[in-house]
Amino acid sequence: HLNAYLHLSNKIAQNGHRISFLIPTKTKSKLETFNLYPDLITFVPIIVPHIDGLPPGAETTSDVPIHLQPLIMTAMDRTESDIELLLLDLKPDIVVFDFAYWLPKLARSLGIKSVLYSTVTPLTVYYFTMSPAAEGQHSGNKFTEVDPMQPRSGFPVSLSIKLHNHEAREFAALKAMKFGSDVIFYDRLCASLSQCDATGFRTCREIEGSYIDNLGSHFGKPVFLSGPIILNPPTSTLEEKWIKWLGKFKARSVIYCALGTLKPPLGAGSIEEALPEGFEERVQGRGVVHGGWVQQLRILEHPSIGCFITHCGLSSLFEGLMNQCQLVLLPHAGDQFFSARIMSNSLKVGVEIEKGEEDGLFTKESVCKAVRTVMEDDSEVGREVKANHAKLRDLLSSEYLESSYIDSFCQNLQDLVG
Ligand SMILES: C[C@@H]1O[C@H](OP(=O)(O)OP(=O)(O)OC[C@H]2O[C@@H](n3ccc(=O)[nH]c3=O)[C@H](O)[C@@H]2O)[C@H](O)[C@H](O)[C@H]1O
Repeated sequence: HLNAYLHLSNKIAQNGHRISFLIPTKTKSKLETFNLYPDLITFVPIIVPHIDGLPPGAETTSDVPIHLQPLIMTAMDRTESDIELLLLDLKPDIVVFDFAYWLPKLARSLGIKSVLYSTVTPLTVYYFTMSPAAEGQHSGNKFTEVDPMQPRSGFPVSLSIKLHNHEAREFAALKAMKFGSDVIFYDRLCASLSQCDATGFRTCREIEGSYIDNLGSHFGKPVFLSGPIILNPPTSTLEEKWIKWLGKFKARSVIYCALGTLKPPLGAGSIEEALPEGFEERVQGRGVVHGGWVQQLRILEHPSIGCFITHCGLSSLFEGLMNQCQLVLLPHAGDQFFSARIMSNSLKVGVEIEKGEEDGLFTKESVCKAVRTVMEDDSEVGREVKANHAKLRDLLSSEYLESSYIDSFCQNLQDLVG
């Protein structure tokens, strides 16, 4: 979220606006290099209070394993009074936020507009905020195990966007999960949505399709699209060790698999610990596992990379779309399921790894099948995916597309303030 918000801030600053970027104190140093307009974007440090159960000094979800994320939300909620003092001092025209569900009410009390800017596909927010009543549930506010993932009548989402049973179950559980301060995820998001003045999304009509035009009436709020906001590769060149390793392979022959900023597998101190016995020896010279941070933007643009297996985090997806490598999709959670469906079923620019309908498990055979489908020359689907991907890449990389979305996003913000 912080990455996506800083990318947005850079684009808004490019249009001449001044931004105060509220960020936890220690996390500030991790993002400073991505601040392209330090004269317009000011990092404002926020002290995140300690909550029992959190490791000392934990500030963001990247500091904790996934099961402690709700405590990070609780800590964020405890900054409300500090944020109020800051808003009184900074006097912004607009506050852009996402999980701080108390913020729109606070902003309104200070005469400030608020925009809920989502870093996930709008389809996720649509399904996430479908109330049990809207889903035709007769059991009050309880989300059934498998939400009927049919869109509400009159909402033109093609049925190609459908969750598998295990995904719908997980999605229903996530909606009902207490996600900080004893507030369930569903209520947190609905409160933000109902009280903000407008919504914003990091996407474009060319990816989402025509349903996006119906969202405003569904949410009862204006919907501003910022475009995908794809980063230009950083000035740093690819590390020597990766240049050397990738240089051994012929063009478009290497498969790069990365699952975002996810953590090591539960129960393992590192990814290396979780590898099968003798795995690294078996792949010696042909494959490598790296548990740290890599320069993903630089790796994706390397000529040896022929295939990108991604968990479908929106940033990684957009980065994959901007490069020549074929896309194999392995969504893990929440919004990633919807993004994977849009890419595989609607846009047909990638192939999903088949998983068990009920248990969601996948096998090395299903990974291999998806990779062969996109990589083998005689694969009809591979050729179709490659052609669709190339068309979308050309569209997304047009200077006009990006500037038209961000210009209208900034204009919408200005009109909101009046
Ligand atoms: C909203 C939330 O975004 C999350 O995104 P996450 O951070 O997992 O992945 P990306 O969006 O690909 O973002 C990851 C970003 O880190 C970069 N990167 C990652 C690993 C590495 O070694 N090197 C890198 O440069 C990568 O290039 C991308 O820009 C989840 O989807 C979650 O489901 C969603 O709700």
